[in-house]
Formats: sequence, C-alpha cells, structure tokens
Amino acid sequence: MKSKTKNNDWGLVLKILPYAKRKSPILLLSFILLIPLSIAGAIQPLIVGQGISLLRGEDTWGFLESYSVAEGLNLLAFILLGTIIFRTIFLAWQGFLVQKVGQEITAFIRQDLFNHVTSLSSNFFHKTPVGKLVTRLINDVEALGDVFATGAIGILSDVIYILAIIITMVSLQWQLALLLVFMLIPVSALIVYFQKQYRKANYVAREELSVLNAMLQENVVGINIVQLFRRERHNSELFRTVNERYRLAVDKTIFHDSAVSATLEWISLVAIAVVLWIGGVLILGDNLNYGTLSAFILYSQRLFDPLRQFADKFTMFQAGFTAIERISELMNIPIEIQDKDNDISLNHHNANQDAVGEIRFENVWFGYKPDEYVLKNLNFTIRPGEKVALVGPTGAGKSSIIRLLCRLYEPTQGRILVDGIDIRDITQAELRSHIGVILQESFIFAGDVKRNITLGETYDFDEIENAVKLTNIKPLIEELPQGYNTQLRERGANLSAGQKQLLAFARVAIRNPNILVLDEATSSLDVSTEADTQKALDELLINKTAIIIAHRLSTIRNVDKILVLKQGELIESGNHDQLLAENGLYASLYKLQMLATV
Ligand SMILES: Nc1ncnc2c1ncn2[C@@H]1O[C@H](COP(=O)(O)OP(=O)(O)OP(=O)(O)O)[C@@H](O)[C@H]1O
Repeated sequence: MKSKTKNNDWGLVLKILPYAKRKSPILLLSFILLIPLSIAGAIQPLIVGQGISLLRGEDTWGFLESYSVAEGLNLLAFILLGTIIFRTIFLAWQGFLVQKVGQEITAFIRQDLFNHVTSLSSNFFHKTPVGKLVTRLINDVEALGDVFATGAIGILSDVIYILAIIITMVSLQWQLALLLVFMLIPVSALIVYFQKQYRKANYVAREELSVLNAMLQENVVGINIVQLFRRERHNSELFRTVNERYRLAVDKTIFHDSAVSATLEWISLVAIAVVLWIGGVLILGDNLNYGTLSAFILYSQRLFDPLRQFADKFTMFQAGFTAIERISELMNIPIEIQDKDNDISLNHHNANQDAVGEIRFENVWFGYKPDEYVLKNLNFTIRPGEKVALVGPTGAGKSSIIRLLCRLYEPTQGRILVDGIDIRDITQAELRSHIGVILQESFIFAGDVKRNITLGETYDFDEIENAVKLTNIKPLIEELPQGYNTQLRERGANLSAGQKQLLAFARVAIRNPNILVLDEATSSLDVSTEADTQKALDELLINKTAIIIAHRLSTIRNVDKILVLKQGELIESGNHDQLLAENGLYASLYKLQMLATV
C-alpha cells in the first residue's frame, strides 16, 4: 500500500514533468544558483565562530594570523557582509526566476485543461456541476502553481542548504555534527507522518471546496428562482452546512500543518540546549574551543530552519499532489467524440453536387444511459432543400435528434449521413459549419454585439450588415445605445429574451449553412416580431434544408414534411394535409391546439 502511494506520487510527478521541461533552461539556472547560495549561507556561522576564536586567542584560519585582532575582526565582518549581500541579491534573483517559471507553467496547465474540458462531450457537462469544474481549473491549478513557484526549487534549495551545513559541521567537529544529524532523523519521521495526515485532510478540504463553489454557482445562476420562491433563508441554511463542512475540513489541514511547525520549533530549541550542554563538557575537557561552539549553536538553529521551510514546502507539495490528482482525473476523461485522421471533406465532396443538405438517419438508436433508449430505430431521409418539422409530445426525443445530428452525442446503434457521408467521417468543425442551429434560448457572451455575431471568426463589416439585414434585425441594433459596439453583459443580462434570439438568427445567417435547425426558435418572440422574423426566416431558408421543432403546430403547417415522434419512435410522417387525413397523433394534437385558440 505504502509503495503504491509512492508509485502514484511518482506517476503524478511524471505527469507534470513535460510542463517543467518546456522551461528547463531557467529551471536549471535557478538550480545552479542554489549551490553558491547554500555555500554562502553555510559559511556564515563559521565566520562568526572565527571572530569569537580571534577574540579568545584560539586557533583561527591561517590567513588571519598575519593580522592584529582588530584587523582580523574587520576582515571577518567584511567577509560576512559580502556573504550577506551575495545571498540577498542572488536569493532575490533566484526567487524571481522560480516564481516566473511557476506562473508560466501554471498558465500552460490551465490552458491545456481548458482546451481539454471544452473538447469533452455534452454528456460530461450534463453530469458535472460548473462550480466543481471552476474549482479544478482555478483553485487546483493555483495550488499546483505554488508547487512550481516556490515549492519544487525551494525544496531542492532546502535540501542543498541542509547538506552544505552538515558537510561544514562534520569538517568542523564531527561528534557534535553527528549529534545534530541524529536529532534530524526522528524529527523528519514525525514530519513525514504529519504531512501524510495533512495530505488526506487536504483532499477532503478540496472536495468540500468544490461542493461550496458548485452551490454558490447554482445560487447565482438561479437567483431569480431563489428570490421568486423565497428560498433565500432555506438556501442560506444549506450553504451554511456546506460552509461549515469546508471550515472543519480546512481546520484539520491547519492542525497537521501547525503540528509540524510546533515540532520543529521545540526541536531547534532542544538542539541548541544539547549542543550547549555537550559542547560545554567538551570545552571543559579542552576538546573544543569557544569559536567552534558558537558556530555550532548557530548551526543548530540554521539546520532546523531549512527543515521548517522544507516542511512548509512539503505541505505545499502535498497540496500540489492533491491538485495533480484532481487535475489529472479531469485530464484523463476521454474525449468521446473525436475527429478521425482520414476525415472526408464535406466541402470537397459537395463541390460537384447540384443539391446539398441531405440528411439521412439509418436505424438510429440512442440513449443517454445504457439500455434506456430515448430514440428507437429511427429511419428517415430529408432531401436537399426540404423543410421538415419534428413534432411530438414533451420528452419524445426531438431535441435529442438535433444533438445527434450535430454530433454532440453519438448514436448507440445505426448511422447518420449528411450528403451521403457518415457524420463520424467528417470533422466536427466542418460538420457544424454546415449546420446552423438556433435554440429556444440563445447564449450571449460578454462582449459587444459584433463579437456576439461573429463569435471570433473574421467577417467584413459588410458581411455582418448583410446578415443583420437578411434577418430583419437592423431595427434592434439601431435601438441599442452604441449599435454594433454596445457591450452585452454575460449571458445577455441587458437584453430581452427576444432580442437575444434575434442576435442568434444573425449569428447563423452570417455563416450561411446548408442545413438550418430551429428548435423552438421563435417561441420567445412577440407576435409582430415573430411575423417579421418569419419573413426573414423564409428568406434565409431558400434553398436550404431545414429541421423545425415547434410546439405551436400552426407555425409548421406549410412545411414539406412532418415527422411525428412518440417516446422515441417515428410513428407518422407526411405533410400537414396527409397527416390530418390519417387522423393519428398529429391530427389529434393539431385539433387540440385549434380548440385551445378558438
Ligand atoms: N442530458 C440528458 N441526460 C439524460 N436524459 C436526458 C438528457 N436530455 C434529455 N433526456 C431525456 O431524453 C428524453 C428525450 O428528451 P428530448 O429533450 O429529446 O425531448 P424533446 O422531445 O425535445 O422534449 P421537449 O419538447 O420537452 O423539448 C427525455 O425523456 C429526457 O428526459
């Protein structure tokens, strides 16, 4: 079990090694700087010891013998100052380099994680609360960043410093040196024990933080419902429980962290006392001089100093390991929907075709969960330019068909073809550029109107204007305070639902796709805007294949074909008149709606 954890830790270290490699020259430089820095630090007590020996007339370094006591002291003070200045400058430089590299590596990891997460399937996002994802992308990556910024090189620096001190001490007086080294062993064991406990507690704390973030995010997003249903107090209570759990979990980490600091605090005092005691006995027996004893007293303090810092960084390392565990969990989630290496180009394929935009579902079965099919053996063809409506009761599977067509999910069985090519053989980017989807609610990004139409692609202003004219939304843009440059807030908070929807039309129009999908696209518009938009839509739909989902059946009377679904099965198909004549589900739904509007 023990070695398994160790192997896992090494596995985790190996995972971040490629990131460190990208910055290896600077990391190497910071590492090399550690050696002179540690030597400069280790000789300081030696210099102080020489000063005391000089004062007491004991043996000193040979070169000091040619000077008077006062001159020797000045020289030693000068050398000491030199080591201090050297350490100050180079420590600052080394610290800067390490922090900088740390930030850069953190940014690489954050970027890779973002790219990975945004490539994951819709399935993953349906299962994962946003707050949990944010914790991993921000807090965990930050914790890992700390490891690079101060931990990784810092821990090496402490090890080298401890080694430099031990070597200097052994060369000075090996008995006292051994005594201090022996004191290090049980202390280190104790520290390792506390650190292990810390690591466990830290994992729990991180999990609790995820829950806290998820809850916060849910409350902010659903603030309207929270307030309308007077859930503030209730939710505040729930939040308090989670908040308390997080506090208790963090308390545990603090306890183990403090235990390490306290252990080191008293052990360094004990070390000084032991050195004084044994050193005093050695002096009385004429086996040690005062200068060496003073140097050892300083060493016993300095030896535990880097150990304390080592322990602090170890804590950071443990937090870092927890972070890597959590980040790699996310990184290891496979990207379910991937492009193939030998994809067929739909553009290329269609270049010689007269009509494009054919959609064919062949024996398509699909379920969000294994064996719970929401679409069952679907077979239908939509010819190029045809306008087809999907009709059926709530939960019949209409939106699921669209998700499959856009390859947000993949069929469990069967295949879907666009212009005769299996959509799994087309790159996702090309497939989605051929399909324009307008959903019931459109998502607006924080940024100006123009950016919300182009979505980061490069279009001339003329193209934007054309799309806006084509979709009849020029009056909307003119109404906005700064026209195209009006800043929209996150999720379009400063637009009405209808306005957001109109922007979504322009977003699709500018891309000029061969296939248009309208999923309850006009339901948030008022009657007169809907009539205007319908005109614009008719224009937009010329020569294009369209799939329309609408609950108001009066809006789809004129389509070429209506596919009627019930519990995932295609039960009727035909135009409005044919289906009315059939007197099936469509006819009864239509008659019900007609009755309701009379
Ligand atoms: N992400 C999901 N995870 C699990 N089940 C889902 C998911 N999305 C939809 N479902 C289920 O799949 C079934 C079909 O849903 P779908 O959204 O396709 O229906 P719909 O016909 O579009 O309904 P509506 O008219 O209400 O929009 C429903 O039973 C629904 O509960």
